[in-house]
Amino acid sequence: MPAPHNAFKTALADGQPQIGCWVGMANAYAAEIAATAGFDWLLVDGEHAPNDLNSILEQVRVIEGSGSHPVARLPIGETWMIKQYLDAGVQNLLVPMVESGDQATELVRAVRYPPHGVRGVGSALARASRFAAIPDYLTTADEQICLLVQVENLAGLAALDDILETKVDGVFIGPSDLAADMGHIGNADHPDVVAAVLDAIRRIVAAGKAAGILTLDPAMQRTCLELGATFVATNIDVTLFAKSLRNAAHDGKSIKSMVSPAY
Ligand SMILES: O=C(O)C(=O)C[C@H](O)[C@@H](O)CO
Repeated sequence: MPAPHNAFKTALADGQPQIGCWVGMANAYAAEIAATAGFDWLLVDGEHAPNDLNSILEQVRVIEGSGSHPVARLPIGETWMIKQYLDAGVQNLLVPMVESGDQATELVRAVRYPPHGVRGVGSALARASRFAAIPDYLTTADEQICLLVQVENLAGLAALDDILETKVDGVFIGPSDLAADMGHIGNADHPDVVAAVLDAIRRIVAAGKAAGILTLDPAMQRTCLELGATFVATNIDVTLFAKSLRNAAHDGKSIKSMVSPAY
């Protein structure tokens, strides 16, 4: 019995667009609610949300049981951390702040067992192998891991061709951090940032890799999909929740202001 089939990786390899959502509530109950929404993938954010490996794992578990594919973002691309995420059963990794071909190559080695990589062997006690219930996990796991790296600053853009020559499965362009590094912090819509993002998307697609982005702008979402991006996140749970509550509070207070007090 081989390692669990990674349908998300297959969809990206087949060029099937996948619409996703950022999940940053750092809570399995909230992740389970997100998993009922119908997104193709859900990004459990270990970089900017208050998550640790245990909370990431709990959210991945509840998402796995839904029609959405879980993708976990690490705080940073460290080999030891990647080993823990993979042993916990995470199959889709997003690694932030990748700035060179060498860094990408090391990340590829981190998600593969020897002789093709350096992933430590701990499948005997790993959820990934279903606690050794999958007898040939060690020889089938590599193929089912999807490694997505983030290019989100000028150094990463300069090294994009080198990164695309490695065996990463896809490259995600981070507009917020790229805007900041380009001198337009908080303004991912700046024309220079948009141009750099779209050029990178074109280059990623031309290299035969999956291209991804998070953008809340429907026009940008459409443009990226038209350019061939295949993992496009269109919203953020925290943003949706916060805005909904603020609107509800405003609406409630508006009603209050229209009512003369009875006492
Ligand atoms: O740089 C970006 O944009 C991303 O990597 C996404 C952000 O980290 C996400 O938190 C939304 O701002």
